[in-house]
Amino acid sequence: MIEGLNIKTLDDVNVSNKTVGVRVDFNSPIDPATKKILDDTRIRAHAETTLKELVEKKAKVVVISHQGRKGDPDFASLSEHASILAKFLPAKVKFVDSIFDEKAINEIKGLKPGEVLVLENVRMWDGETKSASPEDHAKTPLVQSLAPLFDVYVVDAFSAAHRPHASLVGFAPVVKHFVAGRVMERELRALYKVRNNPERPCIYVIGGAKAEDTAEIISNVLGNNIADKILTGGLAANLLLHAAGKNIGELNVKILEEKGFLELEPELQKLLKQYPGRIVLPIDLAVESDGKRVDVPVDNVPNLPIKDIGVKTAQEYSKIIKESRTVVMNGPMGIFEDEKFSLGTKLVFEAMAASKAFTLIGGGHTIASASKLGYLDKISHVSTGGGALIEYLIKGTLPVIEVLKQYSK
Ligand SMILES: Nc1ncnc2c1ncn2[C@@H]1O[C@H](COP(=O)(O)OP(=O)(O)OP(=O)(O)O)[C@@H](O)[C@H]1O
Ligand SMILES: O=C(O)[C@H](O)COP(=O)(O)O
Repeated sequence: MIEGLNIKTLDDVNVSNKTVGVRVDFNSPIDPATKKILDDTRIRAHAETTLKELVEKKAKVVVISHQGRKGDPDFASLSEHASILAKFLPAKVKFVDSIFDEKAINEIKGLKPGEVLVLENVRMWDGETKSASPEDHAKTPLVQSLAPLFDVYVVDAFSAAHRPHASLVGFAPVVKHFVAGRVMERELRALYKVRNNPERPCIYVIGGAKAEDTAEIISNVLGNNIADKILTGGLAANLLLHAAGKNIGELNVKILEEKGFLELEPELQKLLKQYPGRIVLPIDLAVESDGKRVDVPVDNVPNLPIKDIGVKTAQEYSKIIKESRTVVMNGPMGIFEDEKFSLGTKLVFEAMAASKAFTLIGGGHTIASASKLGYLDKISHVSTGGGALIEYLIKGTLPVIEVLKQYSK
């Protein structure tokens, strides 16, 4: 049981010799040219925890996941995922190229205790991606065909928990046991603490390239008094600086305009006024000039691309982070992929590693930057969530969490 949320976990059910449906999130980056999986972190995360435990407890395990969306270049079969999974599990792993037809049903019925069957990408069935209530999804052919075969349904896909899709919520009303898996459990324990009862000072660090969520994050996190301060980098910082009336150079304004971020400025101006001193903006920035890094004060930014927070800013952020007790970070401080502009992100990670704080990071690029700069194993909790994590930080819950709370049994 996850305290506070009253959600049942694998500790609350007997899975031995039982047929267990497990909704994981194997959705991974895929090379558009070769169609090969580029990073197997998510597959490994489920394999080494929930799936390994189910195999060891001699469950008959049926794995359900999506990969991409129809029409997108990363929409693909799960056959390669199944082969990768087999490398991480001490079990026979089979794959079937269907989801709930007779072939899939026969494969499920033929499973022996300790064996694993991966079903085809559940989004190959069009009904999967509709957002609906558990009760409505329970009437779909997916749930009607598979639910009678499952003794237990485990939801482990935290990183897809912002999607109230059929395979995520539809089994809840109709199976005997509906519980959270170990990946979901670990995420919920870490996030619940950070969102509801963080040790203070609690600092949020936001950066990266997706400034569309910036206003909503700031207004929720400061409005609900979750964070004491928000440190900013990446495009979010450029946008806030421009909203605050700073001249960041025409070229940088154009980037914000092209992404549609300038529309957020009135809201950001309101927030800057409402929370003085709590939204921390860079005092200097790094621009690229003739292929070199040049640090400039925010009052004197030339018309050159901003690619990182400046060193003085990074030092100031480090000081604040080292004195904090909780740090949540989403989005690198600069274009870390280029070594010259990875310094801001590196100094932030260094301070997180040196602090006594509980540190949490999430987002594909944020994790990639921590890994590239050598700090991944120094972070207290690395979330598997991208969109799900951001929505959780904003709202404090997710559709699938609500269904788990309601139907945990
Ligand atoms: N000043 C900047 N200008 C342009 N791009 C930037 C800047 N600072 C950081 N970035 C880019 O932001 C990207 C990461 O941001 P993003 O918001 O996608 O992070 P994330 O949430 O961790 O990733 P994901 O979307 O994969 O979950 C990096 O590729 C980095 O180069
Ligand atoms: O990677 C993710 O964020 C999840 O797997 C959800 O995928 P989606 O955004 O395609 O629904």
